Amino acid sequence: MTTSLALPEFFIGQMKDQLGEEAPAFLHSYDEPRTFGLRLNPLKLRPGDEAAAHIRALFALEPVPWCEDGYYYGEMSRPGKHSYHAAGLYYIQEPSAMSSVELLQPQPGDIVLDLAGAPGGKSTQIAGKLQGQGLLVANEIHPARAKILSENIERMGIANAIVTSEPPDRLAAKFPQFFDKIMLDAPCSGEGMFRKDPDAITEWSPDHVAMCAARQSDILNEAAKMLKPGGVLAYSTCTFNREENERTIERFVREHPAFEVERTERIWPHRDRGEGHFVAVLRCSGTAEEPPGGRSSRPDPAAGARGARRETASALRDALALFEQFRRDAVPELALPAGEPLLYGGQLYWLPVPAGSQLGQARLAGLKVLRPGLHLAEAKKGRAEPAHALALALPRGGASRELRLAAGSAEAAAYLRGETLPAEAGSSGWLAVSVDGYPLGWGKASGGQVKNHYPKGLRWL
Ligand SMILES: C[S@@+](CC[C@H](N)C(=O)[O-])C[C@H]1O[C@@H](n2cnc3c(N)ncnc32)[C@H](O)[C@@H]1O
Repeated sequence: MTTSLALPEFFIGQMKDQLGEEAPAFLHSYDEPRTFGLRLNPLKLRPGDEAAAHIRALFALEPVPWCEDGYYYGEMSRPGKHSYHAAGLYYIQEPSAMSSVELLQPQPGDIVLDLAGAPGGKSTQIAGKLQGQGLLVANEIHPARAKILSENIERMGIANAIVTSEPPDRLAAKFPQFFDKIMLDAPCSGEGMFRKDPDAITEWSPDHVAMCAARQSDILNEAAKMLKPGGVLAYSTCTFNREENERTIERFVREHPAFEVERTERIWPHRDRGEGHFVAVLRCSGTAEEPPGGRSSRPDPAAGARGARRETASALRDALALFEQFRRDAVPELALPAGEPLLYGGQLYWLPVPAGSQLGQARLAGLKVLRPGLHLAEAKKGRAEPAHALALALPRGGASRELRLAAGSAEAAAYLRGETLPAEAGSSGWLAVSVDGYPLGWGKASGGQVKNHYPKGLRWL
């Protein structure tokens, strides 16, 4: 039983023990090509939309059986290089990784935490299911990865999400029994990624597996503190190892009697079309965990979010007035979720505050918040400059003025490279630059040209 990948002997022995007579088929799967997948964004596309049909045909998509918006694509079709990707019409995600959110079943209105969120596959899938109602807190401990998570939240046009970068214990101190649903896609030894990322093989060892299992238990303990009684927690990994999957869950349930396992699922590369995934769905019955500091622990209403300067009430009023001028002119139909405005260092955000959620600015005090809701605008020099996130959160045709480019056109590529484009005769002011009506970002027309406001850090090379 050999494969073209140099798999560790100990790993091969472990899989033979675990799979018995299925082991040869499993090991043979390492010689098969890996799978590629994408998920259409239900915040921007309905299945019957012309653009959805066009994308299905363009990339020869085939449905992923366990995810209603998920599709396989062929490696050569390269959907990540298409302007529809920049418009947030889909998210590229390994197909088996689409399974856990389907099992968590977030519903519109739920208050949901994605505790280990980067680069954003599960977070963006959860937000698609919330349909703009309720709240997503998308967290990622590593700052550089949190930035990527935040960019993906923006690209997919998500208006009701907060992006934080905190270790689980610090988050648990702020959000005791706060969430209806929690996704924990845990850091793991990544055995299911060997085919996709052969470098993961070199990091693998039995000691690494044991370290991952201990860390998973620690993170699960913190997740438990944040779930409401009656809430649901989905735990997932991309590893096959029983230590990190069934045994981690068994230990957790032994130590947390309020939790029971509703179901577990596995995706195997020799049985299914995917790289491999484990999911356990746990429900917290009864009284759940005692929150840290007792049930009376309340956020300090005087404090502000860390790393950002809270502005005075008058600065907020001024920024809102400037934004209101922009809104009336450029995006008169703009619909925002229930929430409140926030101003940090001249940046105006809309903090989503679903009814009854007890979320407010004070709850975020002391946390490292990359994105406290939808970024609306920057107030500067007596005007509001619209935020990139606002363009991506607009519905198709949601701006009063638009420079509509054809998907796949040279003009769309030029815009994404940051180039100036010709304006229609007589047009002036802020306009949404779109592909087939789906906003890519902002431009500002004057003197026959559209000045490019596509963010420098996102530009195509
Ligand atoms: C499997 S990845 C998450 C993938 C993500 N859910 C998605 O679908 O795109 C696990 C994440 O856990 C993060 N992580 C590592 N150590 C952690 C810890 N001690 N607590 C919380 N998260 C951690 C990693 O940085 C990584 O981004």
